[in-house]
Amino acid sequence: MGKVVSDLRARSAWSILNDVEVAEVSPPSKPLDAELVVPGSKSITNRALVMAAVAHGESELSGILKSDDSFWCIETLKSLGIRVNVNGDIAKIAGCGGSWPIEQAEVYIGAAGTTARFLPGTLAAAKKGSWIIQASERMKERPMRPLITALQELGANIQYLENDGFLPIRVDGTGLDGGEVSVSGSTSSQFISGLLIASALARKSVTIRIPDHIVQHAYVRMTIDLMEQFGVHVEYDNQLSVMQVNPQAYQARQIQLEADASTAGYFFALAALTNGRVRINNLSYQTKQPDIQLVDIFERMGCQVIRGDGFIELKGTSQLKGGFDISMKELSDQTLTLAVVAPFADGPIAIHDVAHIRHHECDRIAAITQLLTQMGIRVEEREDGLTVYPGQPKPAELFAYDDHRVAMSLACIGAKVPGIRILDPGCVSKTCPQYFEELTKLGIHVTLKKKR
Ligand SMILES: O=C(O)C1=C[C@@H](OP(=O)(O)O)[C@@H](O)[C@H](O)C1
Ligand SMILES: C=C(OP(=O)(O)O)C(=O)O
Repeated sequence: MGKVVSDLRARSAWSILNDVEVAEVSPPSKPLDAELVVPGSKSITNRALVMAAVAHGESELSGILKSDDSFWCIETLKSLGIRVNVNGDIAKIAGCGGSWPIEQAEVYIGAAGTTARFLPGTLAAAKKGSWIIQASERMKERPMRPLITALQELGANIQYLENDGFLPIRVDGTGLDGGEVSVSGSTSSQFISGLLIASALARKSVTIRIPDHIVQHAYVRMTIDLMEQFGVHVEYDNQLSVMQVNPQAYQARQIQLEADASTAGYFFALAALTNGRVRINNLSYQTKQPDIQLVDIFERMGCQVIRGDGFIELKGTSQLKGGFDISMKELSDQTLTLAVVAPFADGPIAIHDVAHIRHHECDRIAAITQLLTQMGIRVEEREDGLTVYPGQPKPAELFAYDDHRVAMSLACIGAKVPGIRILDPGCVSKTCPQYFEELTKLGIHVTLKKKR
């Protein structure tokens, strides 16, 4: 992995800790015993924003996530002429029906993989306009080619402006013809979601074939679900190996968005680690978000889980059980959460099938291997994952790699080990700007030291 420098331009007006150099996290005085609500789902927020933007009529989305990813998505839509009004966590979006009001613009999407993969097809599908999509330094290194090639095969007019296969790109709105495309799902499920969203806007029916496997199927199902909510029907087989979308219009809707199961994962980890209790009062086990399955893993490790009606509660245990191999392919955003809990288990935990997370906000396999090793934990890194051995992490000063999930995971170790110092903790704002405030409310000791 090349040297990572935090890209502060990608932080937004909804980011709050950018003047903080280091967050020191230390264990609570007593085990956690808390009930809380978590903010809206990033994945659902950005899907709903994009679909509402191309819909006919005014949509109202309640419970949106307010973080960098959604901020830049909203700013992008505004730069394209979409009226978006945000009041608290409610967003009203005046949809353009697929004809973007501002026909020439350069937009900046920040570091969001969702916007990067969901927007280009909706622009290419427009009958006129020419737009440039700019992104954060890291997003410019994350793969785009499978999506762009598939869109080009459907008739899209898209050019790479710097490096082939990567953002920034220019998209000319000349419409999508439709037809049949094959796209790999092995690097990112977001390519398929982006294709699906755009397919409804094509002139003719689109058939999408997946020749290999999809990492994180659930996100494609989530896309299909939300398209259905906006009135667009998708045909698909059980394995999601063939999907078909006929030309259809998105219709404005009023939607209550779900809370973010990925964010909830850190709070479950905190309960698991401190032998405490955490109840999330605005999430249900029935969600389609795959990261909810982290509670199943913690249950297997000896925690108790209550899957309630509209809530989920997790109680820790005095000794977490390890000694297993696990595929995290379908909930890979929680790889880091499991990796930071693993040292406290009674046997090694081998995580498999997550090679694709090397293309996320940082090379997450390399990053967590480096960080756990720095804390004195034995880790074996493999191309598709890592094995973490039991051990007592040593206090350390740790760089979060400008990755919200690295920072949030490292803080979980701080709930067990005094003096975990996280450099540039502000990166949590990609999905959870209030994360450290929430930790304080739970009784975890957090000291923020400002930059000089
Ligand atoms: O579609 C989505 O909302 C997401 C899909 C997943 O990405 P990949 O399929 O690229 O791994 C996931 O990791 C990301 O946090 C959100
Ligand atoms: C991979 C992630 O984000 P993105 O939506 O940018 O792909 C993530 O949130 O862990």
